[in-house]
Amino acid sequence: MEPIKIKTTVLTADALAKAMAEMQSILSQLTPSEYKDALAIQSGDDSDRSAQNLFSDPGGNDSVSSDQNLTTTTTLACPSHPTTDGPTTTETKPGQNNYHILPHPVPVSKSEPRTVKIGTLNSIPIYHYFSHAEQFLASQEYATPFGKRFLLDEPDSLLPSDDPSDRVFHPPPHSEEWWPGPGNANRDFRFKRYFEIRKSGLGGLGAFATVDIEMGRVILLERPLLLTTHGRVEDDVLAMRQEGKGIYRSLDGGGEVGWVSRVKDRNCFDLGGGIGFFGIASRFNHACRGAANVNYKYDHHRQVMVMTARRDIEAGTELFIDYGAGSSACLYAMYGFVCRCGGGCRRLTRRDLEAMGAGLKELVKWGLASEKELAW
Ligand SMILES: C[S@@+](CC[C@H](N)C(=O)[O-])C[C@H]1O[C@@H](n2cnc3c(N)ncnc32)[C@H](O)[C@@H]1O
Repeated sequence: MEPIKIKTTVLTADALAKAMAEMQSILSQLTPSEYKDALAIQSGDDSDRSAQNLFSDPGGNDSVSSDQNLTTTTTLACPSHPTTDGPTTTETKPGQNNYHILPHPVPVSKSEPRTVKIGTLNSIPIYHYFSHAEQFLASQEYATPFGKRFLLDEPDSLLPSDDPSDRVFHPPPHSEEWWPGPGNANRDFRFKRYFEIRKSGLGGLGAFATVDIEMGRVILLERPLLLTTHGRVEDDVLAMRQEGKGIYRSLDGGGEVGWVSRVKDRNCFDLGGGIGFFGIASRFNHACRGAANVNYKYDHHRQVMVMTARRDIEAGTELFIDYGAGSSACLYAMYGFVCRCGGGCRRLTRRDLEAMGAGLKELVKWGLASEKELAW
């Protein structure tokens, strides 16, 4: 097979970015079964791969990368395998980009089971590479009485989906029976295979490994309780069904007033283009500067939060994610708490907090002023 030449004058960064964006948008519209169709020729052993092999590179090297890419990977131009159709190079003039998107992904060859052709840009084929993570997710997705779920060994949001047809099969379970949280900590939820939610030394609850977990292991797949935007959150929470609202509210430690925004401030995940709330993922505390031992990534296509072990973790260890604020001052400014993770961040001082407008009550709360001062 002749190597394929790509004219760099044609594939400007802009053209490439535009093509990628368009292809990603097409891919995001594929249903899971279309994904599965595209993978139909995959050789059987891949489907049995364990979670620690998810994040391999396109060359089949199963090392786990630190940024654990769960999204689709689109490759422009030809990898080193034959294609089944058409010319692969063309003379085109810059500025005259011609996209052609195939109605369905076409598997490239049996020897490259994870690569499909999804279209062309100026007659140059554009390929999509399915990572192990995608294959794993596709193979774990099942239609259940609770809607499309991930119900093998992996934990899942225990809520029924908002699809009205689900309720034909099952009345929604009562939240207190089904949900981990204060007052229900001893129930043996499925996620106890890897972790449990219990009291943390940081105050409130946290997630703790119940077994030794190896790096790369998927420890949580969870559908969101609610997907919304900053502007709509109040209306959307109030419009939730009773049990969903109960779980949302259980994320708050406070009183009758202001719980919608308190939960939002403490627990919302920025999913890019919107925010999401999760009953289990929201119980993970934060650690700074690489001290986090769990990675998280939202898979937009399947609408599922995926958490993976960032390193080998011993049973009993608290599981931490990095909330991504960058510093303890930003954490305070964004989420309103003083970080005590012990992961190398600078502990905020009274002066820091005063500079950020904290009142005496707030200083007392963080142990930076005494009750006696407050009495004055
Ligand atoms: C998303 S919740 C995490 C679960 C929470 N601990 C609970 O009981 O539900 C975020 C809240 O947990 C607490 N938290 C998380 N990480 C922390 C840290 N590193 N230091 C101190 N408090 C932390 C803060 O109160 C923060 O507002």
